[in-house]
Amino acid sequence: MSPTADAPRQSNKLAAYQRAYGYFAPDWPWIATLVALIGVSVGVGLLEAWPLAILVDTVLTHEPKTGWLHVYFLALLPPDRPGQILGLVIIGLLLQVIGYSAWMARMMINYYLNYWGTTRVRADLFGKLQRLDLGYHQSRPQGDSIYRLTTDAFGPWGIIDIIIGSSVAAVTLTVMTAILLSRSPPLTFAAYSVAPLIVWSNWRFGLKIHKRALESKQIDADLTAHIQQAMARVPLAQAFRREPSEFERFQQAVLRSVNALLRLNWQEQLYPLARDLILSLGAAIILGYGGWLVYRDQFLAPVADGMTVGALMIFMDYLRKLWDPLKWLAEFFSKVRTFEAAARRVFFVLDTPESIKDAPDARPLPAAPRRLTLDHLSFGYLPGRLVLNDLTATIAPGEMAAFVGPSGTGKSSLLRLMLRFHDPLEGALRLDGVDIRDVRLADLRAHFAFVTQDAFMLPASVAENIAYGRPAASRADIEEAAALAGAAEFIEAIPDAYDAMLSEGGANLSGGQRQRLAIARALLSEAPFLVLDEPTSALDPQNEALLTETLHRLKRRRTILLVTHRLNSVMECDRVFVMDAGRIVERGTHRELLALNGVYARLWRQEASETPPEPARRFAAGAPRRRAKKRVS
Ligand SMILES: Nc1ncnc2c1ncn2[C@@H]1O[C@H](COP(=O)(O)OP(=O)(O)OP(=O)(O)O)[C@@H](O)[C@H]1O
Repeated sequence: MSPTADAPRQSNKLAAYQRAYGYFAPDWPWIATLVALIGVSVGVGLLEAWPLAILVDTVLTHEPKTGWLHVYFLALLPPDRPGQILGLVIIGLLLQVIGYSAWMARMMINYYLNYWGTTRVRADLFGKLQRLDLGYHQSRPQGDSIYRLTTDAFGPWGIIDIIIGSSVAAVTLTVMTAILLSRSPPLTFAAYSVAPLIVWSNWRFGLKIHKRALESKQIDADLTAHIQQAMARVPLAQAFRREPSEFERFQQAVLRSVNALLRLNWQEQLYPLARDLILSLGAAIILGYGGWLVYRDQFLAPVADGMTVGALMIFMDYLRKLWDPLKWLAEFFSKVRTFEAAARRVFFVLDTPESIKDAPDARPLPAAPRRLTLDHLSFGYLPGRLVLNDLTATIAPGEMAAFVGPSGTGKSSLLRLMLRFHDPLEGALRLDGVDIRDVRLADLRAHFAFVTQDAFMLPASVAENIAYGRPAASRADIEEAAALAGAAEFIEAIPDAYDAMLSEGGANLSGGQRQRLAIARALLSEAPFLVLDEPTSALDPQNEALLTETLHRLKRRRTILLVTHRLNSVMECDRVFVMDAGRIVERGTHRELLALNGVYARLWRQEASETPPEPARRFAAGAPRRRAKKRVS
């Protein structure tokens, strides 16, 4: 997903900023405290230079100054000079302590606001990503979502932080400017003589940095996705000796990221360089001009209210402090744009319409055995290419039905429609006559226990993996489900048995073991429909027979929907639907279909001829032997 592709749903700037603030609004008392503390910091900053200036201009001189701040400070001090010196030292120290304390408190509140607000952003984003349909997730790399969750989620706080910082900078700048003007208007105007240059550099670099930041963000997201995919296919690369080309692709992805970062860093370095050069020029002007004013008013042609050394000290200190707010304001656009871009990537996902969700008047439908109907069902992933074409079928509660047929004919897609991972283009799927789109999504999905082809495993214990769909299940129920799925024997043989930890994706199990755990997980669930997509593809003949036997035992207690290439596991099914090119071309029992002598009979003969001889028949007498592995399409 490129950032430009995110553009169509972007709203205006103000709305984006308001939305960003919404995540931090619950913590408004902390925001108010933060602003108050910033006020304290600014005040302390303004007063910091005064003890020294008063020491020079009022205490250590025969002609004390009479300005209101001088008078105010002196009122706090004892009348004798040593006492005044000590008093000024203590005031200076106190100002430092207050300044540092306020700074520390500000930082902690800043972290607090950032982390909690960003947690809210992430919670929203994660929830949304969980609700978005398979179509969304399949249309972009996983790394993209990971990047939005881990990095872009900080965008909203970035915006608020920059706005608070820049507002404070604006206030500070105003107060300082007023004080500087009261000291010496010509010197203050000299300070601002470089302002047009600052505005220009801000405009020039702000745009460039924004562009480069977007580019780099996207390339980084691509890199994350690339690494994730490359790690997933390490065994494939090793098996086909493609490590060098994988490495080459990785290097190219890293190179793209490095180049994009360097382009960004170059602009980021050029910008402060230009800005500091401009401000240094301003400082040089002020230093020369201010020095000359002191020389003129104190030595060349002394005047009572002229520039003093103490005033120049304050001027120089303020001038140094003036740079910071100027920098904040100068960087405002470039920084806020970067955070805005990140926040918009988050908002883009949050605004993505959920195509699969509860209808406004969705009705509850408690999980119970129900009649499943395919009512002239058509579906396709791409426009103009139907994967399922006008399917019509009815499966009664407690029946065991199978969908068989060549690879790529849409069997798995049909199962995905039952759980509403996608919605049909035409026709409907019905439970007891109710269109499943009119049923609450959670209720609908509670009807189905799904065993997918990839038998997904969590990095958790064996027992937790089996109980994923029913976390409160007792150990006895878990063990019973494992026994029914033919998994008990291998589980008990591994150290720690049901408490053994599985590695990521169940990599420390064989494919068949993973499949049996996935079946146990489905069996443990109380869903009235058991939906199995190629459940025996990784099982040995013994476990295949065991599973088939288990399914037959569950018949009548649950409705079983089976997608398989193994025709010997559908022999006892009440109904077998034979699919070809997205259509149901034959239907009936195993015997009826053999008698038809059509597609099913051909597949049956083909399976029998491909099966290597084995000494004994397994579960079903007369069944052809299984093939060693699932057909490769
Ligand atoms: N996410 C997707 N986007 C686009 N096309 C898809 C997608 N998933 C599947 N298809 C296509 O839909 C068709 C049916 O796929 P499906 O997985 O449903 O077939 P199947 O009969 O279950 O195959 P198999 O027996 O090999 O598992 C195939 O042509 C496949 O390429």
